[in-house]
Amino acid sequence: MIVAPWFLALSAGIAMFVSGGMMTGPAVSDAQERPAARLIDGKGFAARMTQDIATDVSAFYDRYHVTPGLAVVLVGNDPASEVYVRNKALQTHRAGMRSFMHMLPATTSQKELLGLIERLNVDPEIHGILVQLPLPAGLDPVAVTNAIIPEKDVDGLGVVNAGRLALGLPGIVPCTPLGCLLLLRHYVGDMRGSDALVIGASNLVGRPMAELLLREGCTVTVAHIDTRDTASLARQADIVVVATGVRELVRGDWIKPGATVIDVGISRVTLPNGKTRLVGDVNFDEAVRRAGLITPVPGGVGPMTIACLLRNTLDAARMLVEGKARSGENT
Ligand SMILES: Nc1nc(=O)c2c([nH]1)NC[C@@H]1CN(c3ccc(C(=O)N[C@@H](CCC(=O)O)C(=O)O)cc3)C=[N+]21
Repeated sequence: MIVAPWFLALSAGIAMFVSGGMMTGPAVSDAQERPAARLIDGKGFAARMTQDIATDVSAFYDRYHVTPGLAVVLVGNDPASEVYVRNKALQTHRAGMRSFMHMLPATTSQKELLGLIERLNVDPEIHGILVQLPLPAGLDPVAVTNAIIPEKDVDGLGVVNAGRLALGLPGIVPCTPLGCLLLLRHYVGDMRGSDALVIGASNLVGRPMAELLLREGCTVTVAHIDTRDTASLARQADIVVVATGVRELVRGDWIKPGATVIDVGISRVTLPNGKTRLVGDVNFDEAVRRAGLITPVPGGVGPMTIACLLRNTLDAARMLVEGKARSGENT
């Protein structure tokens, strides 16, 4: 009984190795093709989430006369980051929240940046603080991230919230892994006992994603830069979450037929005709023929990241304001 699935996985692996050994072209043979996967509509899901958040923001205002405020800090002028930051501001307003942008020059010192965070920490109009990563060289992302008080750490990247996640305690969960989790819960449902592979072990995505999948009852493997054979780990996985920043790293023949593929990567590539296109960490055209469910890029995880940031900001405002109200009652 234990032998059968092993044997099947092994023989499938050999078949793929043989077909992949033809030197050129995609390693997916016709015999293994399936109907194209169902698309996971992150964009639509995020839009519905943002509507729900707007309703909750309005009810929160009616009760406390407070509008949740998010401060976004961008240091330097990376054009891609500027696009994301502007997108965040737009969605924040769409949800009825206030957005406070702080665009600082790349020459900003650590001391100046920490000074700004100190002011945002005590500003009663600010309930969430996000410092866009990566920071320019010379600024310490660990020191900066941990300067944000845990109550306003809506990215969930500081030691308190990361520790809470690792211990299975309630806290603020990083936006991108949270967005992936909500999509998986909606499209897959019960994940208990599933084999999940997370490719990428960053503090921003891979590690917190692994914690969340473990909480869902998955058997979790984390592949990273030193992993010897990520492809064969992927071929066993029911759920693959890819967050490496290496465009189109994951090929079609890495995907177990019917598996769920979540692509966190987003890179802009220039085509021969001079136009640009967004691609993920998964070769979509290949993987869509093998997977059961797959996120597109764009329109998959990206919009969910922003929706979860808004959710985290509203939750932070609730904790700050309701916590304050409670302590007021006690004095
Ligand atoms: N502290 C921190 N927290 C972050 O969450 C964070 C960060 N730093 N640094 C940069 C990355 C990148 N990121 C994205 C957010 C939304 C889209 C997004 O909305 N993407 C759209 C398309 C965007 C486009 O057209 O360029 C989509 O995928 O459909 C993408 C990427 C958050 N990040």
